[in-house]
Amino acid sequence: MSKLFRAVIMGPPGSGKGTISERIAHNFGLKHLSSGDFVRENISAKTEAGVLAKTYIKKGLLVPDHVMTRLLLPRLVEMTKYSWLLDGFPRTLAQAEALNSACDLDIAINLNIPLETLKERLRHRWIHPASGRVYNMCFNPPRVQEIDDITGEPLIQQEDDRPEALVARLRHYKDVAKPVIDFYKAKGILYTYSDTETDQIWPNICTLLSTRIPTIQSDARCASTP
Ligand SMILES: Nc1ccn([C@H]2C[C@H](O)[C@@H](COP(=O)(O)OP(=O)(O)OP(=O)(O)O)O2)c(=O)n1
Ligand SMILES: Nc1nc2c(ncn2[C@@H]2O[C@H](COP(=O)(O)OP(=O)(O)O)[C@@H](O)[C@H]2O)c(=O)[nH]1
Repeated sequence: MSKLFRAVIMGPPGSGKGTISERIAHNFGLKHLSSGDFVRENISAKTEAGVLAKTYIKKGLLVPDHVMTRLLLPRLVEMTKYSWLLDGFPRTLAQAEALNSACDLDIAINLNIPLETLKERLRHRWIHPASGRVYNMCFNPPRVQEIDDITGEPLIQQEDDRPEALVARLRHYKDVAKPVIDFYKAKGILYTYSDTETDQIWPNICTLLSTRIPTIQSDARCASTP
């Protein structure tokens, strides 16, 4: 069996974690594990961790480390046979340390996108709340305006994607992410990408992964479209 591959993807809200994760999952056959989706599933299923998580998210707060870790690490245990990419976790140093004691990561992708670009993207971000599917009215619009392509259900815009909310979210992100970035830098597995366009970043990530995941043929994979 080929070696399993484990990666995390980090970046501020709107940096393209979800978009790039989907492309990586599609092109390299990794499982895309979205911590936000896990949180939402636990909230819907009313698990103990989900009920607790909801009390924080309702107030616009991050879920405390011990709750996030309790929610997430068991899911990784279920994934021992698969290669995966974790999106949205770790957000704090404590989460990075918990993850580090559970498994060895191959790479940490860090997206570094200018504030103005983030604001602009999130202004146009529309979400299908039930599935977490993400659209952008300029970059990847739905076929019918404000309607999910797959289910035909309405799309929504999130309160905290408003530009006023973003500045506070971003400040908070920078504070908590810095030690995580330093942690992965010290381990020698950090890969930072800075640009205003996902389509510019994507070929570089694709090239990196092509050298690190040799079992899958690369060929035409690094084109911009998934
Ligand atoms: N490590 C994590 C991951 C998630 N959450 C919580 C807070 C988020 O509000 C919610 C949903 O997570 P998402 O990653 O889907 O959502 P965001 O909107 O925060 O992230 P982004 O805008 O970066 O996609 O789960 C958390 O507290 N800690
Ligand atoms: N204009 C533009 N929008 C993008 C680009 N990349 C991603 N998006 C959109 O920007 C928003 C944020 O991307 P998303 O992947 O949700 O970022 P995340 O918050 O880091 O997971 C979404 O609406 C995406 O469709 C890009 O290169 N240009």
